[in-house]
Amino acid sequence: MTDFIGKCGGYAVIDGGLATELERHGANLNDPLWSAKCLVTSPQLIRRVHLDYLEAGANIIISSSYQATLQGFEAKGLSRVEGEALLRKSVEIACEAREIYYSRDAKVSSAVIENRENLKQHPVFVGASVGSYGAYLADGSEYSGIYGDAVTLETLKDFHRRRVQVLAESGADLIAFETIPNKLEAKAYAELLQEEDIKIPAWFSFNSKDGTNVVSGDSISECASIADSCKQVVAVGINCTPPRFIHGLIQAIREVTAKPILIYPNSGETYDADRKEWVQSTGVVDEDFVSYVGKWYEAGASLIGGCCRTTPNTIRAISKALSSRSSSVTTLEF
Ligand code: MET
Ligand SMILES: [Zn+2]
Repeated sequence: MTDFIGKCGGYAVIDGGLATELERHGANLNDPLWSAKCLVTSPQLIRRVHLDYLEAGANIIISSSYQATLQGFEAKGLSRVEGEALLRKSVEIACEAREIYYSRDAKVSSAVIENRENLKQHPVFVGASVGSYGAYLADGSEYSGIYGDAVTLETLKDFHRRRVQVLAESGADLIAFETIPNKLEAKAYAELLQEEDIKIPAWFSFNSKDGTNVVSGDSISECASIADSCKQVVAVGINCTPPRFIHGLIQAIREVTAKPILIYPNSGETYDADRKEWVQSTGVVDEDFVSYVGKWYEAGASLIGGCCRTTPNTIRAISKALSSRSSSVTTLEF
């Protein structure tokens, strides 16, 4: 990951919200599979949204498998084989978007050499998303992190095992464990990566609703330490959390790990899990979001993007803010 970040110019831009962007384009995601529903109903729309994020400056695009689980597909009457094929498809769609992006780039540039340079400046990784067990429950419990005593470390490992194996062999560059709500699930992922000898790297991304702990109340330091001790984990951070909480969380994570820190906050709006909708007017507009970016970078985050309700415009603004920042730093150094 450090190498990739270096190739990107010292920081890498992560994409923005996928599910909420699919909705903005008219997809109805009111379904236990959420964005993964589009794997069946509108794969072209997923590809288009990935492409929009690449055009906006993203170096890392995250697949539509957040809520795609074999158990969820089975509940819809799909077989194990069909479910595994859909998991792979989520990564294939993202890889296709990357191909299209590169070929468009190649067309714009007539000189081959110049084009090679462009590609070097815009490396792209595809992350295979793994949402938490709470996301599969589709009852908002990835925002409470409370699974109850019946859910043990083994339950979580068994729940995630096959999906992680399939995604690890799907052609993705890394596994993006997203919106991890508690310590138990982080531990389950770390043990799975080791037990299954997963060959591609992973990142662990937690969510918080108070800026001190992850949503379950477990301390961010303990959660980030689990990520730090797992050798396959190449970056650790926070997603789907209001921007105002991010700075303190970066500082807490920095104290327990030297691994790259990733952050992709949501727009700051609140999600009403009962009504299954976002409460507008509680969030920050793109300009405000971007005013935070330099501070997050200075605090130690080197992978920065957006989560729910952020759009390609947010990512364009982040990308611009970071590039003007690094060019002004370069000027100062000269
Ligand atoms: C609830 S967080 C969702 C993360 C996922 N990568 C998405 O943007 O759809
Ligand atoms: Zn989100």
